[in-house]
Amino acid sequence: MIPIQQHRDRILAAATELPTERVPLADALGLVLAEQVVSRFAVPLFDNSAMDGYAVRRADAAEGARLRVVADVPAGSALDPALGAGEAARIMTGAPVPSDADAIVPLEATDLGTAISTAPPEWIIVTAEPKPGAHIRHAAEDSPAGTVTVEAGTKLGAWQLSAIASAGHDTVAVVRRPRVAVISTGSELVAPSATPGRGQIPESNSVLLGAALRDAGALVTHTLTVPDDEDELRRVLETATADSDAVVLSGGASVGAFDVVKAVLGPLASVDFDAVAMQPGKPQGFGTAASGALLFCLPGNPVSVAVSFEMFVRPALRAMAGHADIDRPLITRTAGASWTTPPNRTQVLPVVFNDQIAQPASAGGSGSHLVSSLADAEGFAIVPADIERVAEGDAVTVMVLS
Ligand SMILES: Nc1nc2c(c(=O)[nH]1)N[C@H]1C(S)=C(S)[C@@H](COP(=O)(O)OP(=O)(O)OC[C@H]3O[C@@H](n4cnc5c(N)ncnc54)[C@H](O)[C@@H]3O)O[C@H]1N2
Ligand code: MOO
Repeated sequence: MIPIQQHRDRILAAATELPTERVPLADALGLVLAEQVVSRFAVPLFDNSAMDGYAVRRADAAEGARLRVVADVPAGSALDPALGAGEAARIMTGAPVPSDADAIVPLEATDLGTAISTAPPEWIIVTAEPKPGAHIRHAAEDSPAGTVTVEAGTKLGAWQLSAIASAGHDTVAVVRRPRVAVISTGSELVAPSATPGRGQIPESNSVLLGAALRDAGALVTHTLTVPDDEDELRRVLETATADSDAVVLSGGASVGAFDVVKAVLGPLASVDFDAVAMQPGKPQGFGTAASGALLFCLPGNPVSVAVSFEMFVRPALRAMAGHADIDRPLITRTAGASWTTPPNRTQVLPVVFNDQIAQPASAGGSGSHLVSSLADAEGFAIVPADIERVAEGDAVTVMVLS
């Protein structure tokens, strides 16, 4: 058996960052920015009103002053009306402040209040004198043109994307989203909606992997299920590797008579199969196809797939997508129950936890077939290989999965 770290190091050495591409902002969520974004514009772009009200010459706008309304400036208007002594322009939030005005009197600070009509009134009386510059949002007060809006290497979320749009860009250069194919192997697998005959089970690994891949920011290129037939697997692999950066296979990785993945890929010099010292998820294969696509060969048991994905596949895909943080957060909790662990293998156990304790998600404990326990799990307890039993009250490390 090889340690988890050895298998992970081998994978991460091969998981090199993907090339960059330019994409519309709508397609960039979650991707890593590949170049500095510099704003084309000042933010705000021009002096504009922060309130619905009246643009005034402050010297004329003492409390009780009666001002003649000579213009109307809605948002989006290019008007710059001249304001003479005792004159005001009605103005809406976001509209450009007339060059002659130096303060905004909000609707509430006039005799007419907020009872607004389509046409501006002829006269208003100021009921509260504005301070100098009141309610004017000045050009460039957030950032001048030419400012770095978002640094290269940043993961793009909703806030970064909106800042980039405000800076005048509708596309961004990003590290390409990994393209990943999923292949489930096993002659026992039928569609979840089918009525399984004797020996058959619903196929669930591709559902788990497809969702986990999308959640990790990957694009799923193919979702294929093949029986335990070597020729068919070879054909499917050709399709899957042709246009993918990685292929994640499940099942057939062990020593059984019909373990097709090992039979087809095992002989290749570019793929290694090993027993990794973890439970579940012991039989693992990893390597590269002739196309350069990474090949992850995971054991078929559903909990093994979930664990293998988190320990090996997800970190690799995050590295390929240019993320600096490739791992899930780890926290420490107190064991809320006692449980046994396998000898000489790191245990990765689905758990539920709160702010104090963690305990197994399944009453059945640690079995790689306990797929229903995954529905409740909030994390994986990671128990080192040299610990034989976790006693209630022990400190445990938990990988947080949400
Ligand atoms: N003689 C030995 N037998 C086994 C060993 C061993 O060391 N010696 N290791 C065991 C361990 S540990 C694991 S894990 C499994 C891994 O086996 P495979 O990777 O070959 O997986 P399969 O046999 O194909 O499937 C295992 C299990 O999972 C079910 N399965 C498979 N695919 C799916 C799917 N897409 N959806 C739902 N369920 C799936 C499958 O029906 C089996 O029950 O080997 C042990 N054996
Ligand atoms: O490694 Mo297997 O995944 O223990 O069940």
